[in-house]
Amino acid sequence: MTASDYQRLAREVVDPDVWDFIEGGAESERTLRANLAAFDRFRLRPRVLTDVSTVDTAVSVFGTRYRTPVGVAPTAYHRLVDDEGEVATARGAGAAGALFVVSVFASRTLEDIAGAAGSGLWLHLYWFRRREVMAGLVERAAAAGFGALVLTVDAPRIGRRWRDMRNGFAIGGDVAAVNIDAAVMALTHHSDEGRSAIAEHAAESFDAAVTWADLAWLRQRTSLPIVLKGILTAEDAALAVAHGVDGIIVSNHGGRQLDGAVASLDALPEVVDAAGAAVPVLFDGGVRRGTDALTALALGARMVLLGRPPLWGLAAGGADGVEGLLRTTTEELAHAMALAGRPRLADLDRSVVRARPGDER
Ligand SMILES: Cc1cc2nc3c(=O)[nH]c(=O)nc-3n(C[C@H](O)[C@H](O)[C@H](O)COP(=O)(O)O)c2cc1C
Ligand SMILES: CC(C)CC(=O)C(=O)O
Repeated sequence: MTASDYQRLAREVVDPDVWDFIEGGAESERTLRANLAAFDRFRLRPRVLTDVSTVDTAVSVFGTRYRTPVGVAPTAYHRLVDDEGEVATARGAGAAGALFVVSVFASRTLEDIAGAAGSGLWLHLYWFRRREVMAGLVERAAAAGFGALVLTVDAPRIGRRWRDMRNGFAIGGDVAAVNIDAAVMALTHHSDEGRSAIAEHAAESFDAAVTWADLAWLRQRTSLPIVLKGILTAEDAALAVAHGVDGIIVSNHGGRQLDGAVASLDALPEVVDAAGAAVPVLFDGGVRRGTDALTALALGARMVLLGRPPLWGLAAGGADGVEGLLRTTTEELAHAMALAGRPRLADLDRSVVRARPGDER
């Protein structure tokens, strides 16, 4: 019935180290908790007598129409929780009419995922030291019909995720980031207590020297829209627009990077104000129910993406679980829109929300 039901079912079937990898955040997980708590500091202002006999959740981004503004954020290695991995996620997202942002660390090939997709796919990238790896992925994404590139910019290093470090977390079994040269990925399989293998791998392979000026390199290589993921400030939103990016995702990586970073929802208004109408602003971090989605959309997000919940759906029920999770969240959103007296996404603006009494700033 709810995302928390999928979470409970998933926990029963997922290996404990993998569960910690999915659920965990950086260090003391302050930002992870803040992402969830932020929604509770807003209250909704319902309007009445507005004809809500039809509620429409359809939305267009970069010329593609989606049946729902609730999409799937990029998350690595879906085969850790389901044999079919991202192919099942693509089928589930397609059945729900939702955007699926595929992680560069997907455990199925881009071509297999594209073959299973029934709705739009975007490809997420990290900035690798080996630019030929990036160039190759950009070309393959375009050839496979991906609709945009999402460059994640909040991870020059991987956050200190204590759970993964204590577990000596490594990518096990036959799960692998199959879209990247196996030699580049070898470190991710090496388990060592006190260290996270994925963090060690990132330290080796991510380029921490990239700056705004380097975006031109990517721009030259693709005509696909470029979206920056991991923007939390008005300053960076303005720089993103000035550097010609096509979209922004407000995100703190689900509390997995800088512990103590601002809750994603609290960063949304200033980013929307700075980006103006120039580019679509998407949002992720802590969305667990339709009313959360409504709040973020009211604060200016064009779409909201879910990170952990689709993995719960996938673990609990494969493609059907992903579809069920996305449909449930979308139905909850439609329900909330009706009860709030705003039956179209275009009706959602800041008048829908107010600070919870006592929390006014
Ligand atoms: C298991 C897991 C793997 C993730 N992998 C990636 C990734 O490969 N690239 C990326 O940009 N973000 C990654 N993220 C972050 C998500 O895209 C997203 O920002 C975050 O999970 C949103 O918060 P939520 O989980 O509260 O919905 C990952 C998150 C999780 C939980
Ligand atoms: C393999 C990881 C680097 C993927 C990621 O971004 C994450 O776990 O948050």
